[in-house]
Amino acid sequence: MMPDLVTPQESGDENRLTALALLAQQVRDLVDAVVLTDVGEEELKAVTAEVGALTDRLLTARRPSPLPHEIGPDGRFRNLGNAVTGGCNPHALPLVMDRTAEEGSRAEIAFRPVHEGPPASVHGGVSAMILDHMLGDAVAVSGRAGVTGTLTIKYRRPVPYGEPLVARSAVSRAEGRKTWVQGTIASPEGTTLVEATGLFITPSRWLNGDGPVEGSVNA
Ligand SMILES: CCCCCCCC/C=C\CCCCCCCC(=O)SCCNC(=O)CCNC(=O)[C@H](O)C(C)(C)COP(=O)(O)OP(=O)(O)OC[C@H]1O[C@@H](n2cnc3c(N)ncnc32)[C@H](O)[C@@H]1OP(=O)(O)O
Repeated sequence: MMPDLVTPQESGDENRLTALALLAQQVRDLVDAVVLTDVGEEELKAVTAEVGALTDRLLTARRPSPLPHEIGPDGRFRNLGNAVTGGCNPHALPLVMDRTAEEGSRAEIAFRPVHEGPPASVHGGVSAMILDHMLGDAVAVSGRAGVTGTLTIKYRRPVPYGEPLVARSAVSRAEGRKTWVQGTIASPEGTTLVEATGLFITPSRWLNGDGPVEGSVNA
């Protein structure tokens, strides 16, 4: 059911990708600093000008789209541009997945102040995004492929940032093009903070190899 993980368009030189991942991490630090800074107006204006100049430098050579789904040099699937797991995407935490065919997917998470929604806790949409990805990953690990059809989230406790948490997901049932999957975000001691259930569907357009990105396992 899962399309072959053929590289449609390679990310390019590995040393350059390492440098890009370091830049992405630096930008995450910059974003955190923006959220927490308390410097004065003149300093804010000066920093804004410097950051604008850096943006211009990066855009002197621009890709048409983020880094692709591909098989890395270690033989493993990767998507360095992904919004949740992409090491080269500053928006990503990034989430690092630990996968087994038997137990599904697991990831250790540390949210940051940049993810704040209600005071001192993580935005519910951010938790939902993480769980959407966790559920989709478990679908892929089970050897199937799909996009989110429905995602139901139950927020049981506020999710803190700045503390280690654990996300898990596993397939509960599969039938035809449909895969039902569930997941949680919990404290390391096992207290469930957020629960998710989802229905993932293999798009009919993927069945004849006509996916949005040839060879990808997800949209
Ligand atoms: C150790 C092994 C290691 C393995 C390596 C692992 C690698 C891991 C890699 C990567 C993990 C990545 C994880 C990513 C996670 C992120 C996921 C997202 O965020 S996905 C973006 C958001 N979702 C969309 O954008 C969908 C948009 N919607 C669509 O594309 C279509 O509507 C779609 C595909 C959902 C359905 O379209 P149709 O044409 O294919 O299917 P039709 O024929 O309409 O429906 C088929 C059946 O499904 C039901 N259905 C359709 N849509 C439904 C819906 N939204 N909810 C419920 N049921 C729905 C229908 O009622 C029908 O059911 P009846 O067969 O009659 O029983």
